[in-house]
Amino acid sequence: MVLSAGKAGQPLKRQETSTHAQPSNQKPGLATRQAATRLLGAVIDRAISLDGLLEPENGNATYRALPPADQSLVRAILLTALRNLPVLDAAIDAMVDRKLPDGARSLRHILIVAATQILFLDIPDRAAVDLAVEQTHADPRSRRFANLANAVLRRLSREGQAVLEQVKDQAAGGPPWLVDMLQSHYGKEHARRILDAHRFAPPLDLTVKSDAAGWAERLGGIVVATGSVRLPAAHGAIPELEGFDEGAWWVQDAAASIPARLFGDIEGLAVADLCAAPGGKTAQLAAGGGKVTAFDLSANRLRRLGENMDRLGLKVETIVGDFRKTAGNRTFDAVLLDTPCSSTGTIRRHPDVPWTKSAEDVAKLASLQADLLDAAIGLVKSGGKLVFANCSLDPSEGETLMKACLAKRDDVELVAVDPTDWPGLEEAITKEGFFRTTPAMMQGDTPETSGLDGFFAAILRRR
Ligand SMILES: C[S@@+](CC[C@H](N)C(=O)[O-])C[C@H]1O[C@@H](n2cnc3c(N)ncnc32)[C@H](O)[C@@H]1O
Repeated sequence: MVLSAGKAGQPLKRQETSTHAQPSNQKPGLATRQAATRLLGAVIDRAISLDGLLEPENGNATYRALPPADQSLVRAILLTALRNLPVLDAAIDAMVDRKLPDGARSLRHILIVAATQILFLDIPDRAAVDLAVEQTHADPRSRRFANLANAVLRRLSREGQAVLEQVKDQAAGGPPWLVDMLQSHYGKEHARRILDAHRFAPPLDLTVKSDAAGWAERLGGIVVATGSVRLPAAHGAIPELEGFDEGAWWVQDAAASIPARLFGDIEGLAVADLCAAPGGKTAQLAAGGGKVTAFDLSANRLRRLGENMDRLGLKVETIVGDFRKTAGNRTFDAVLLDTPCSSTGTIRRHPDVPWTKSAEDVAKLASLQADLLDAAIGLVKSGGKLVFANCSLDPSEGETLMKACLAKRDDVELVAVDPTDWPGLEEAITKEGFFRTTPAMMQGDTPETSGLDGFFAAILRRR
């Protein structure tokens, strides 16, 4: 099986070369579509995270039972479907005279999986239609809609490009909690560009230990404004790229590389990375010469951090547990607090987030972050710096929270980020001196080489 550029500009295309054994009484490819449909329903209707469902060891059993090539197809269908859900829903609605009945959730998921293949993936339409109809027959909740499914999908196959044109205004959409938040904080136009960026797989960004220009040339990439090396979204397997084995670089979105850089020179300083795993920022801090202590609640994630540091040849101290308890009375010259968050800045790579998170989740996370920030300030030496960061686009996890902290505490002051230190990223520095990136910034020639994750970061100095 091969995945490459697809129908409607999406970077996924499958040539049907896989010959995996199927039960003799089942159409080839049916189990794959059934798994994709089931997992799509789990994300949309039950808010279950896609990463969890696709997890190799503990993920969904139906998915794990598939051969690797079919797992890749399920993953491609789901990522593409979730990135384009507003358009797919609108395209399906445009094919029916009356709205699909509310009780037909299962049918809708079957139609979305098929429409994804027809409109965005290079899979023969006929196979997509036949398998979807077969699925409706096999599913007691959808069986009575088999003729409807057949008619809708055949028409979509005939009129696909015209339908896409007709519903293209829906492309920059999403669930109301997300769209409302983006529009009210960023304004309609910037929100539309963020939502539009969410439709595309992000490029692969690498943070290099040194010689970014040399590595960009060797790997066929470019150096972007953060100093990261950027490769297009369609790249080879990461461990096979030159420099991986020797630990010359690590994968890290350009925006995620900003917080650790905000400390400036940390050579020889005592540095705490309080929410460290899997360690992208820990690696930057250690490579910059800091004496780093990496804290993390999760022993598993901290183990991964250890493996990452081993590959990169970097040494850090690791401490498992809640840093609010494990740090004791220690203090540090530099403290990085990269908090757990709603991850709304990473929707390009986690397109399930709009459907698995809610405004209530954001509020709970913002409250946890405020608590973590209060505790983290206590670990900074007088005159030392704290960088607070996370990958949320929601101001309640960033700007609002930081302003409330500054208003409440007189033992810290804001160190405003200086836009002249960040050529090419001036638009990401707010009037207050916070860093605020969104996927609509740092535009390149194509969507697949553009954007960066949504991140908030601010620097505080302890008085
Ligand atoms: C956003 S991730 C950190 C990503 C990491 N900084 C990086 O760049 O690779 C948040 C991490 O915080 C950890 N965490 C959450 N609450 C924590 C706490 N109270 N103490 C220590 N770690 C915590 C989670 O286990 C998770 O690994």
